[in-house]
Amino acid sequence: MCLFSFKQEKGSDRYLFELIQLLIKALVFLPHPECLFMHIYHQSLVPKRSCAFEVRPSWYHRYSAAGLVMGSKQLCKKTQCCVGIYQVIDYQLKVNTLACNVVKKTCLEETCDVQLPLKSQFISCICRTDMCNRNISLISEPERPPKPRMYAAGTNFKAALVVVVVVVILFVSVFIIIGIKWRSKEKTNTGIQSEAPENQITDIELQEVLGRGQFATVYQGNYGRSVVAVKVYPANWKHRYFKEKEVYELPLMKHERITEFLGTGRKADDGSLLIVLQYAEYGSLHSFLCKHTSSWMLSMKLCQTLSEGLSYLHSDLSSNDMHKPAVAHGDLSSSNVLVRADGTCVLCDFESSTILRSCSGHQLWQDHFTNMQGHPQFCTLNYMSPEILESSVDLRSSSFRLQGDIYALGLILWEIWMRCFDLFKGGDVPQHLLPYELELEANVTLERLIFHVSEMNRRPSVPENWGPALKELLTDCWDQDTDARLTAPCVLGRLMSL
Ligand SMILES: Nc1ncnc2c1ncn2[C@@H]1O[C@H](COP(=O)(O)OP(=O)(O)OP(=O)(O)O)[C@@H](O)[C@H]1O
Repeated sequence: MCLFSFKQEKGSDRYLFELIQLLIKALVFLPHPECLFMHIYHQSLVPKRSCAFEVRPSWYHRYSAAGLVMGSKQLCKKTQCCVGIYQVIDYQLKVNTLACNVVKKTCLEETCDVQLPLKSQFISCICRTDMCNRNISLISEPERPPKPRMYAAGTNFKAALVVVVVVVILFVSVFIIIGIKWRSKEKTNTGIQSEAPENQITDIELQEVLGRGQFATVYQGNYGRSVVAVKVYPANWKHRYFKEKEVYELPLMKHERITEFLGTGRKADDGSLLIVLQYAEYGSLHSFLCKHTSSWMLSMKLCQTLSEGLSYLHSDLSSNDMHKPAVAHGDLSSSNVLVRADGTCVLCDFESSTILRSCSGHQLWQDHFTNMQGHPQFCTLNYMSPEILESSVDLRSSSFRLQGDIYALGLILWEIWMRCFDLFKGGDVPQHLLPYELELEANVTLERLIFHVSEMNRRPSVPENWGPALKELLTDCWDQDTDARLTAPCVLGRLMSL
């Protein structure tokens, strides 16, 4: 358990004093090194950050709330990071937004660097020195400067050197202890040996294809006397397979709103890797909505069971010496929700999920799993939340992942209600469309989504006659401000009260 919360110090030249504080805290936290790690990371040793400020009138309200605006400068309230968003127009970089970062509180890069070649029309950078967002440097990979460490600019050199040496030593020991702790936890809690050789399944019969994803193909199959779904990963996607298997094998993951995991194996002929799952009779929610309209009762059943599933996935629970950490889905969409014969939803496809370990008592999260060797992952384009589209969050950070799931949940609730004939009395129920498909047409691109969702703050349109309760619920799920979004249990509570 973490016992202390360290307050931000606002003085400018107190580094030696803070070093002594840090060492005392290190001693106090020695039994809980993961908490110490998080606190060191979050502790601010620098004065308030100044950032260049230039935003469009429609964005003034959002960004001005992040700090005191003084002409073209902003003194940040809560963050050490400046954000710069630039747009490439006729091969020129034009400023789109310069301000204090509204989402991230800490960041690593000192300067605003963007790597060539540019991959999209909008580029953004987050940096942590005064006015660093005013200039952007386009750099090619080999010239990229070494990553700055934790210490901020403007520091008394001697004190900084001592701090750096001590912090490095602390970090190394903390990492070693964390490594040892987590390894033993993994063994006792999950029993997972992620790269253990798989059993060869020979008595499984694969039949028709149920779905093809980016990495795997899902078949209907027979396993003994049961009809099952079998997710088949080619051997070269084994890291994806292990990722999904790890989530399914977490303690206490068996839940009626999560697709039941029946086992894993390896095909004898070509070595492909198999995950055997409970078969969902209606397939994905997306295909269900394409084929069926539904009554208010059935729509609510779909919405509630989906929210129950997400609420359970996000929960951090312990029971009988077992611990289920919170898990962020990371790719929630109507294709990754399945519908069972009784009209209930179950969650599936945990390849992009993140297992979150918390320091109890604090809202600090840390990725347990090295997510795809540290590469950021992207969820299905239409369901990407504005902060992920804007890259204004560190994709390796975990806290935003839960809020990203809630944004996607709001879009899926909208999809379900758009097929509810009781909500379109006296009119035709529209064809099923993905979120933003109507506004941006079928080929939604990243650039168009950034402009529509992030810049213009637009969301799928909600018919007037739906009434305020539905509209408010959707708005509170897909709010631009991540902190204003509901949690999954709150969404469930609101649905129950409708
Ligand atoms: N248990 C199941 N029962 C019935 N159909 C299923 C089941 N699991 C998956 N499917 C079907 O297969 C499709 C793809 O499944 P899944 O999303 O797990 O694969 P994927 O390769 O991870 O896809 P993605 O590209 O979304 O990552 C689903 O949208 C659904 O139509």
